[in-house]
Amino acid sequence: MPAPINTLKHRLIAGETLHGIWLGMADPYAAEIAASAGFDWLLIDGEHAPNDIRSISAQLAVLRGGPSAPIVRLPIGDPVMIKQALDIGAQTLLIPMVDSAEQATDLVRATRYPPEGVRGVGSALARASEFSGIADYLTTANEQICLIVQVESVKGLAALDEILAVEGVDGVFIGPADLAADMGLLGAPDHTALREAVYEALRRIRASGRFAGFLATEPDFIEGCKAAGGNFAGVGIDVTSFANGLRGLAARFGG
Ligand SMILES: O=C(O)C(=O)C[C@H](O)[C@@H](O)CO
Repeated sequence: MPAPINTLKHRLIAGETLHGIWLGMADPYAAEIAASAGFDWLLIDGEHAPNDIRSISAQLAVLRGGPSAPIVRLPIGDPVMIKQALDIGAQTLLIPMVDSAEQATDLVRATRYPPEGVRGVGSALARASEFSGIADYLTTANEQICLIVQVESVKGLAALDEILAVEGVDGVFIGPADLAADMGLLGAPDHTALREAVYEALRRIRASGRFAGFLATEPDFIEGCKAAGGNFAGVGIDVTSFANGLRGLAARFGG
């Protein structure tokens, strides 16, 4: 019995446009509610949300086997954190702040068992192997891992072609907020220079044969990113939807 097929990975690589949102509530009940919405994927954010390995594991558990594929974003591209995330059952990882092909190469190796990589072997007690229930997990896991690296700096954009050439990088995500900050456009996702830089990067990523990701909440920016080839389409954030929904009610009915 092999490792679970990562259908999200194969659909994105095939060029399908798949929509999803960020999960920042760091709570399995909120993740379960998000899963009822019908998105193709849900990203459990371990970078900017108060998540830890336990809360990420609990959210993976409630999303398991559901209609929305889970993705885990780690706070940093650390091999130890990658090992833990894969062992609790994540098959698709988003790693922020990747600026070079060397970083990308190290990240690929951290997600693969030897000889392709250096992922530590602990599947005997891991959800990833169904707690040793998947007899062939060790020899079939590598193929089902989906690695998405975030390019979100001027330096990263300059190295984009080299990053795209790294075998094992399945997709590249352009982080508009951090890229804007690094371009001197902090807090200005609607700035023309930022948007053009994002669109150009998305076009280059798709031209390379990888899938291209983005996160935008403004409808015109979402459509612009999709028109540029963005097919790993982040279109919302649970926290801001929740907060803005309550603020709207309070404005209408509040004391
Ligand atoms: O830089 C970005 O944009 C992202 O990586 C997404 C942000 O981290 C997310 O928190 C929305 O601002």
